[in-house]
Amino acid sequence: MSFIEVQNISKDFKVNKRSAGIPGMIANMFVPKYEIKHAVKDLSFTIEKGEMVGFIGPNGAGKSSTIKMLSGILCPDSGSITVNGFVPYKQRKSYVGKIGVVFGQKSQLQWDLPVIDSFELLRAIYRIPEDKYKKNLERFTEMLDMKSFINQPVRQLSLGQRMRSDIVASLLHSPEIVFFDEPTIGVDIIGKETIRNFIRELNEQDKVTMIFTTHDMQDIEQTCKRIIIIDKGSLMYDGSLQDIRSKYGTARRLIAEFNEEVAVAPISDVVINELGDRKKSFTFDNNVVDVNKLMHELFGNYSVRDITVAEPEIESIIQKMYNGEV
Ligand SMILES: Nc1ncnc2c1ncn2[C@@H]1O[C@H](COP(=O)(O)OP(=O)(O)OP(=O)(O)O)[C@@H](O)[C@H]1O
Repeated sequence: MSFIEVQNISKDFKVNKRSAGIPGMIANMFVPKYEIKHAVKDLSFTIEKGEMVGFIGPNGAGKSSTIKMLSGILCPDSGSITVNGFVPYKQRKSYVGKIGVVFGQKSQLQWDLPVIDSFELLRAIYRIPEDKYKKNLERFTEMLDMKSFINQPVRQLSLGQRMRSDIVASLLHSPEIVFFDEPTIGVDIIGKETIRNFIRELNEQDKVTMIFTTHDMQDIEQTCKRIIIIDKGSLMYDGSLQDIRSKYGTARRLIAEFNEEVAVAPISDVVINELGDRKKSFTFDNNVVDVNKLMHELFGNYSVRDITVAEPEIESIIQKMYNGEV
């Protein structure tokens, strides 16, 4: 049995469908009309202990609904979920101490209190033993460089500081599994790096199982080996990032730096772009152009100082998958 087992879960929402204008509003009061939104449809996957999985999909794909079912906030209409033997939506009380949840759009901290007071409150709620609390607090605040603002009220923090505080809040009780729902949303590039490094280290060092939902592919590339993509509530892809690259990412970009200014003669099936006086990029389809031959041609005919081959951009591959182009 896997650590997380999700079997054929579905979740519908009944949404009030109001006609426009005042007559529509009045008609709706007497004869309300509803439509059914299929947020999650027959979704199945398994995750092993200690895995770090990116859970992605376009807006409205059903990611948050799935995370809510995994964390026990929502109950699936059909299908089943077990996490380390627990049924999240049935055993909420005993389950909640095993998990950590970070919703980037929603803070669990007390707005008017200093960050440390919210942490103390969580210590009491989760009944965290004093030594464990102190150890975790010390370690996580150090890793996330939080000493300078831990005594400030949450409302005075920047978004990045608030997000770091929320992450620590979700980890103080040493959960076995953590759900991150857009933990880097709106955070600047340095803040994102700090959060990604922290998440990666925690997964590697403590073997905490993690599910990471985000729209930022850099988050995924820097933290996850495996991704699950869903669209319209259904599974679209489940596998490694590397497999996606090699299966669908046939576009390659080679960047060459020359020792002098050169005019490179056209090469068939290769798009050449200037990147400066002595730097050019060569874009081609990996299935059409042999990269070794191309390098041979460049080294043989020009004075090349340096060459790098860029990996296919995961972002553009995922975009194509969303658009149904691959
Ligand atoms: N409480 C709700 N009531 C009605 N409809 C809902 C509710 N929650 C989600 N939905 C609908 O279910 C679908 C899936 O929503 P969900 O929030 O799970 O998607 P998501 O993949 O997390 O999207 P995003 O990336 O935009 O956050 C959407 O069509 C959404 O409008």
